[in-house]
Amino acid sequence: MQQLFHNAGAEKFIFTNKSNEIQVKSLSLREKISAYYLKNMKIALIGYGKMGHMIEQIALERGHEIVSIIDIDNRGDFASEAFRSADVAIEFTTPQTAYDNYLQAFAAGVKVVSGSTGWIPEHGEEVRRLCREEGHTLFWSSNFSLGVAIFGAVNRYLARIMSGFPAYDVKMEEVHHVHKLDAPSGTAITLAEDLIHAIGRKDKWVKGTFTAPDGTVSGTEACATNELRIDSVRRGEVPGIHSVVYDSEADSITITHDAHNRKGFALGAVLAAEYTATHEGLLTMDDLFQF
Ligand SMILES: NC(=O)C1=CN([C@@H]2O[C@H](COP(=O)(O)OP(=O)(O)OC[C@H]3O[C@@H](n4cnc5c(N)ncnc54)[C@H](OP(=O)(O)O)[C@@H]3O)[C@@H](O)[C@H]2O)C=CC1
Ligand SMILES: O=C(O)C1=N[C@H](C(=O)O)C[C@H](O)C1
Repeated sequence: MQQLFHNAGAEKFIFTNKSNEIQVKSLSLREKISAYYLKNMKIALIGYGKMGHMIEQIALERGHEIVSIIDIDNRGDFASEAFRSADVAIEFTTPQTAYDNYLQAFAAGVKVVSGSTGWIPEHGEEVRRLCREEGHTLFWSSNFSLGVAIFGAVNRYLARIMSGFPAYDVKMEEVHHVHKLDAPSGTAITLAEDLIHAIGRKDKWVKGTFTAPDGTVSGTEACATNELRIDSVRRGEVPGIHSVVYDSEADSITITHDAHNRKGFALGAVLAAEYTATHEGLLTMDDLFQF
């Protein structure tokens, strides 16, 4: 359960929560981000693919130093002096490799920020235990972008309203590039869990249809009334589109977040690293942005 990572009561900045309404404090987002800007941090990268490269660029622009880059070919470097000197390691690899990377970084005494998706069903409980009982630090989010943090708040707010209108059924769709290994996306699962929490008539999410890069559709549109269906589409180089659709006989209401590129994910991950350098335990986007 990704809800497992929600962390109530942590220190907040940027947004505040009053009477379930979204409120932005008077200080501008730029000023608040600057307030958390730690200069000259030593960052290790674990995974040097699409996200690893984008994070490197943004970390350097923000004045940090990349002290170690671990990819699939040099995993022995977890024991190196350079890796151990990192204030934080930023991990973006695969659903299969993320957990082992956390263990290796923890063993080296390095805090981790990770955006890898798809590993929680198998290892979520143990990772929570390692952070809560053994003093390790992991900041994890299925999506590091500010836009998705805002979208998540709108999703929760809309779900509370729609809870009172059973004439509307609800389903979700996520669209991603053809290289993506997991479906549904981690972001879709987080949005679905939030929605289920707020709306009485749905109690679990299920995989719906899967549209492959060649247009072949598998899976099913059929689901029980208590199930929230998530359809997945793999197409071209789409960075990530998430939609929540409420549909009645009379009309439909759709909310969509459409990432134009990976910059928002990468900036959020570097901000999370700046935060993580001075904080401990299991950290989430709720620690950066609160609505
Ligand atoms: N939370 C968020 O905001 C976001 C999360 N993601 C998630 O991040 C993950 C990575 O995404 P992305 O960068 O696009 O994927 P890529 O496939 O582009 O990059 C993954 C990299 O990890 C490397 N790798 C594979 N196994 C290991 C290992 N055991 N140790 C170290 N490196 C390894 C791969 O090497 P090789 O290519 O040689 O196999 C590759 O270079 C995915 O799970 C994705 O869902 C993505 C975007 C945003
Ligand atoms: O694999 C990706 O690319 C992405 N993965 C994350 C997810 O699974 O939600 C975040 C973003 O949508 C891009």
